[in-house]
Amino acid sequence: MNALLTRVLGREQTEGLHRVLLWAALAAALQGVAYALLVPLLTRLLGDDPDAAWPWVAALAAATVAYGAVAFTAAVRGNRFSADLGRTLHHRIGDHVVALPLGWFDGERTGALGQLAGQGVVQVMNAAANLLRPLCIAFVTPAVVVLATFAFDWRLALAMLVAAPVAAVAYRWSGRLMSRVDRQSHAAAAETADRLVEFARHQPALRAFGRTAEDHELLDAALREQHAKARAAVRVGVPGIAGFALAVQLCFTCVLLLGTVLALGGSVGAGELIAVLVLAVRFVEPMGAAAELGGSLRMARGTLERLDEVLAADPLPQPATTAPLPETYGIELDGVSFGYGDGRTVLDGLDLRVPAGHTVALVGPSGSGKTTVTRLIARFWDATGGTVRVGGADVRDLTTDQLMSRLAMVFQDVYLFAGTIEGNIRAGREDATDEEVREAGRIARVDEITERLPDGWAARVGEGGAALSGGERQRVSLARALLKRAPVVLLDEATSALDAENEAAIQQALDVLTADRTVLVVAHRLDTVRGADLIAFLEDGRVVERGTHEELLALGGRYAAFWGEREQASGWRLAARSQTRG
Ligand SMILES: Nc1ncnc2c1ncn2[C@@H]1O[C@H](COP(=O)(O)OP(=O)(O)OP(=O)(O)O)[C@@H](O)[C@H]1O
Repeated sequence: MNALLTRVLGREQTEGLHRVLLWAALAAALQGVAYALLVPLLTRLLGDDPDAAWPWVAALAAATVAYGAVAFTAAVRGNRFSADLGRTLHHRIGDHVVALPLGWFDGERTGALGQLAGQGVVQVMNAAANLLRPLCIAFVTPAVVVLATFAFDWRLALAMLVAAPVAAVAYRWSGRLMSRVDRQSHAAAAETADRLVEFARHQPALRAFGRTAEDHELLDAALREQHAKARAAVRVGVPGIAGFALAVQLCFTCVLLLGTVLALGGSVGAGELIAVLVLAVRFVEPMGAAAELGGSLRMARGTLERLDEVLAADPLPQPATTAPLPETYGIELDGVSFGYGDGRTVLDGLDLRVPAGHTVALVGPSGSGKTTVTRLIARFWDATGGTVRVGGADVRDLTTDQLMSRLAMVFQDVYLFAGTIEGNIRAGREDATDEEVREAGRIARVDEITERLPDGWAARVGEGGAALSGGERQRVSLARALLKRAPVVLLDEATSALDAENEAAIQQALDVLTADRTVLVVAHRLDTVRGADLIAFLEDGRVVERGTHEELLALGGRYAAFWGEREQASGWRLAARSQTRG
C-alpha cells in the first residue's frame, strides 16, 4: 500500500499523509485514554468513597481537553492536506497525460480519465479529509482500551483481545467480498459514463438515424449491466456487512457474559462491572464503524490503483540531450513501419522524401495510410521501425517544442478552443502582435466573418468552434497556421465540398501558407495533385509509384487508373451540376 501511495501521490504527499495519520492516531489514542480513565472514575464514584473520584475527574477533564485540541489539529491538517492532495493529483495527472503518445487516448481511456480526474480525485480527497480520523479511532482507540483493561482485570482484557482477531477476520472477509463487486460495479459505471458522453455528443447523428435513448443499444446495454452490478453489490455486500456486525456483537456479548460471571462470582464489584461494560461498548463501537468506512476506503484504494495505471503508462520518450535545431527543412521517411497496436500493419517499410521547399502530394486508396504518414512526422505516434526525419534530425531526437515549432498542420477535423476568434488565431504564435494576428486573419479572410459578427474579433466560437460553420472553422484554423510561419507544412486536404466563398478563401490562404515551404499534402483536389512537384502513390502502407503527374500518367499504372476514375467522377459531378442548372 505504501509503495502504491508513493507512486501515485509522490514522496512529499506520502510523507504529508503519514503526518496526518500520526495526528489522527494521537487523537484516537487520547480518546482511548479518556475512556480508560472512566474505569477508576466510575469505580471510585460507585464505591465507598466517592470523594476519591475527584483526582480522576481532573485527569479525565485534562485528557478530554488534550483530545479536543489534538483532534482539532488533526481535522485542520487533514482538510489542508486533502486540498493540497487534490491539486497535486491534478498536476500529476496533467503533467503525465500531456507527455503520453496520442495513441493512448482512445475513446474508452478518455472517458475513464475524465471520471478519474473528476470524481476519482474527489474520492481520494474525501478519504484523506474524512476517513483517516474515524479509521484511526476504529483501530487505535480499541487497542488503548484493551491495554487499559489489562491494568484493571486481565481476564476481561484477554477476552477483548481474543475478540479483536475474530472481528478482524470478519472484516477482511466482508472487505474481500465487497472489493470484487466494487471493481465490477466501477467498470460498469465507467462504461455507462462513456456511452452517455457518446450519446450526448453524437446527438445529431443519432437523431438523423432515428435513434432514441431506448434504442441506442450500446447505452442501453451499459445501463442494464450497471443495474445488474448494483444489484449484485447489494446481494454480496449486505451479508458481508451484516456478518461483520454480527461478529462484533458476538464479541461484545462474550465480554458481557464473562464480566457478569466474574461479578456474580464476587471477583469484580458492581462499579467495576459497569465501568468495564462502558469500556466494552467503546471497544466495539469504533470497530463497527470500520465496516462502513471500509467501503469508502476500498473505493479510494481502487481509485489509487487506476491512477497508478495511468501514471505507469509510458510517456513519449523525450531526448536526453537536446539536438541542435535543424537548419534545413526537408522530410525523410526511411523504411518506416507502423501499426496502431491492433496487430495490423498500416505502414510497411515506407520510403518517402520531401526535399526542402518542395511539395509532395500523397495519393492512394482510402485506408492506405496517408494520414498516418503525417501523424508520424508530427510524432503523434512513434514509428515501430525505420526513421522519420525533419530537417535531417530524427524526430525522436527533437523535443516536442522543437518539432512543433517547425511544423504547421492543417488537418481535416478542425478543432477550435472555446475562446474568441482572435484567441484561436493567436494560439498559432502566442507572442504575435495584434497586427500580425489581424494580418493572418485577413489572408484567410476571417475578417469577412468577424465583420458579420456583433463582437467582431472577440466573438466566441463555442466548444470546438460549434458557433461557426465548417468552412469558417477551417478559415480560422488556417489563419492560426499562417501566423505560426512554420517552414514545414503538413496538410490533409478537406474531402468535403465547400461553398464557393469558403473554397476560394481557403485556397487563397493555402497558397500563402505553402509558398516556398516544405509541404506534404494528403491531396484530394485534382488541381493540388497535378500542381505538386512530386506525387507518391500509396497502397497497403508502401509507396508503389512516384513521379510527376505526367510521368505517372505515362507509366499507365495505379496512379493513371486512379486519375482516370477521379476525372470521370468530377466529370459526372460537373455534368450533374450543369443539368440541374439547365
Ligand atoms: N487511431 C487509429 N486506431 C486504429 N487504427 C487506425 C487509427 N487511425 C487509422 N487507423 C487505420 O489505419 C489505416 C490507415 O488509416 P489512414 O487514416 O492513415 O488512411 P488514409 O489513407 O488517410 O485514409 P483516408 O483517405 O480514408 O483518410 C486504416 O486501416 C485505418 O483503419
